[in-house]
Amino acid sequence: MKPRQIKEGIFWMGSLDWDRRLFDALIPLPDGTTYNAYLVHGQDKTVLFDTVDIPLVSEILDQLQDVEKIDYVISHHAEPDHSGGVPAVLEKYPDAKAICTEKCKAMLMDRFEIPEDRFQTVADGETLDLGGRTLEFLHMPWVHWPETMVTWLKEDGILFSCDLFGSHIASTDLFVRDKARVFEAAKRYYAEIMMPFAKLIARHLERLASYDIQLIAPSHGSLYDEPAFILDAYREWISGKPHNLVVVPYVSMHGSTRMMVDFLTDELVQRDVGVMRFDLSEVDIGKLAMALVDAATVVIATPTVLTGPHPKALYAAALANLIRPKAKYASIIGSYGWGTKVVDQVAAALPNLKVEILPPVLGKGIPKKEEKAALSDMADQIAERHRQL
Ligand SMILES: Cc1cc2nc3c(=O)[nH]c(=O)nc-3n(C[C@H](O)[C@H](O)[C@H](O)COP(=O)(O)O)c2cc1C
Repeated sequence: MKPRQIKEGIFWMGSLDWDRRLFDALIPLPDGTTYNAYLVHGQDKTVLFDTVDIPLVSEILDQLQDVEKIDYVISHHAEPDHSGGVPAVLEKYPDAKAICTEKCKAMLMDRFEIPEDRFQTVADGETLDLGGRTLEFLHMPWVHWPETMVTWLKEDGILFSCDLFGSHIASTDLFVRDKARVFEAAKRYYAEIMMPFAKLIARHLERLASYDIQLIAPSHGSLYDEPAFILDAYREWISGKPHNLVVVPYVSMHGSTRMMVDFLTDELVQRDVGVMRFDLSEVDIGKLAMALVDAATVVIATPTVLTGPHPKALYAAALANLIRPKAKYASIIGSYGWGTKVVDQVAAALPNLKVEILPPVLGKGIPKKEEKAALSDMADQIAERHRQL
């Protein structure tokens, strides 16, 4: 794709990766993704913000064909989906410097063996005059690695936000137009990438509140020319109270655990509690992660396999533990045959969750009177707690 003008002297570059279906060998990409780079001309200096992923570097080199001089390539984040083209850009422009944080420099040297003299590191709050355009570098660790920064372009009111506010979506909309679609993609991105660092991001958002942002230009997905759309969404995802919602990741080999899930679902619905269920045998983990942004309670449902939980249930527990949702309550239900250590093993997989564990319900074979009574009791307890949210 050819460069696209955002405004006088400022261009989108980068790649649309329409067919990519997996990120980090883990995260499903139902809508592909983009790697956004940006070219900004000042009267004196020209800068390139970030590049593209390694397999697509030739695209950005094509886009730079007619650009005679680049003074700086700004590397907000060392992850190769943005920094993949930095070595090639430095090679094409032998006088250019890579601007980044100290930590990012070390990571880029480790990953790409870029010589140290090609770097110019910047402190938090440091500025760079391009001639009529001023950049301010804002260190924002953990959005999404410890070395990450964003850049504020003062005169134009543009925040180059790197992964912050990103969305994995390959779209020809330069600016967000289909808000419903972008909301879903940005929430999925938040859930998978940003939620583990929600508390730190809340502080970054406070800092950004003093900037009069006109446009947010992230490294993935369309640009936000109505920044309030994504800023408000982030505030809600981070600080909004948990919803009256139970997320039930479940797996069942022969149907017994599933019968428990069905029964519990009914009991919760009768008490006006929302339920989202995810069959872990064929789950889109992005959808599960999105549900975890909002849920007040997580109930993991698993049969016993070789004394412990089914490996897919353990995987869901590990995932929930990694992304640190704001859920306040959790429990475990499931069926077994003769003996089980499911509860201890699932609970041990959730150390990051600051949750009250409600009494688990395990039963032999299909759920009978006793297990059904216990599941009704669980629904009572959840409904009561959700009323206090
Ligand atoms: C591979 C395999 C291993 C199992 N290991 C255990 C076990 O260690 N302890 C136990 O109590 N039941 C064990 N079971 C029995 C199941 O937990 C039991 O049949 C349960 O009701 C299955 O639930 P489901 O119908 O939801 O799949 C095992 C079953 C299978 C297929």
